[in-house]
Amino acid sequence: MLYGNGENAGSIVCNTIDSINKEGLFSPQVRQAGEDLRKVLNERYEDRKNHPEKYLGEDSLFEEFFVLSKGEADDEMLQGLQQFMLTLQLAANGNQLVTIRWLMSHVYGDPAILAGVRAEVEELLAKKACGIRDLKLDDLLSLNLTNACITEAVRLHSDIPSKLTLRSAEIPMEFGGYKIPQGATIFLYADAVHKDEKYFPDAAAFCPHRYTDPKVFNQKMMDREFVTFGHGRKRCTGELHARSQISALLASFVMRFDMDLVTSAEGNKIPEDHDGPFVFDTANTLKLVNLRPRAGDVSGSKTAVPSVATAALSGLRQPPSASSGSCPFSGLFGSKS
Ligand code: HEM
Repeated sequence: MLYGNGENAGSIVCNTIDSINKEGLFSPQVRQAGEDLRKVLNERYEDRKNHPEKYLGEDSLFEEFFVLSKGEADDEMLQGLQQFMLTLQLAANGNQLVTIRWLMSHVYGDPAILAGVRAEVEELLAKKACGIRDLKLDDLLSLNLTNACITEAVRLHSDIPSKLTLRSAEIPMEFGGYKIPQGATIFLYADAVHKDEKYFPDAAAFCPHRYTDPKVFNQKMMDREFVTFGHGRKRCTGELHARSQISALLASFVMRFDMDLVTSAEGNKIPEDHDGPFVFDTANTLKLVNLRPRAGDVSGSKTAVPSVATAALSGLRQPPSASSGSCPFSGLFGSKS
């Protein structure tokens, strides 16, 4: 595994490129989905040309494209649209669904983290005197622990940002003593920093407290110690969308339900992520079973904060000890996963 100083990064990158060369970047299913999408988009474009009245005033990305291209898009432009739509689908589904599965497993797999998230949501709902559905974007983003859990799930497990971010050098460059010729493909291997012990002590541990202080979160992001949603010009345009949806989903579940985590690993541990070529199905080794109403939740929403939750939340308000070199909350948060 890569946990260390990134010394394996070179071989991982080479393995990934080998695998892409042999298998192609995408699985046959993704390629088929791309082809299907292309067919549908082309048919819809033709239909817009033949029956513009059907779409008049439609507030959609497709209509915007149709108007901008004046109904005269050539094959290359249509291919661009198809690729953009496919990227959007992959970004939204590939990243978001995988993140949700890991996130829910980590949260439900650790009673102290679950208690902390519950306490945080309960505190916010009590403060706003409202239900989850009434929460606004800013409210959801103010759930520090919940959002830290999202960041941590992406840092440890996401496929696209961590394992496959490519760029093409538009001009010849020099970086760190290496000459990069124009046109070279550059692999930005985010896992090399995301799994580096220097920046993430006990890097394999799911430790959301790393980011619960917004100042620390922002500094680490500015220093590019994590690039979970990318950085700069190509940064994820869907981050706030993703964070608000995922926070609302997690908040709704933790307030209402208990579940049990079942994994395929010994001791029912959450398996460490894999290095190298991306495989979309690693999250499939995790299952949440025995969905049932939350214990002690009579009303289904507002309950007294359980004592373990209070402890977890007050622990979160204390600055993590920087000295130990390992997750300072590992005791409070229970078993590491
Ligand atoms: C947990 C969920 C998500 C994660 C971890 C994530 C991560 C990322 C990352 C790291 C990038 C930058 C890739 C690069 O530098 O090449 C990116 C780009 C992008 N993301 Fe997300 N994303 C998520 C959800 C979403 C959602 C829900 C949407 C849309 C609704 C979305 C739309 C996009 C788009 C359109 C880009 C390309 C931006 C560009 O090329 O300028 N993402 N995402």
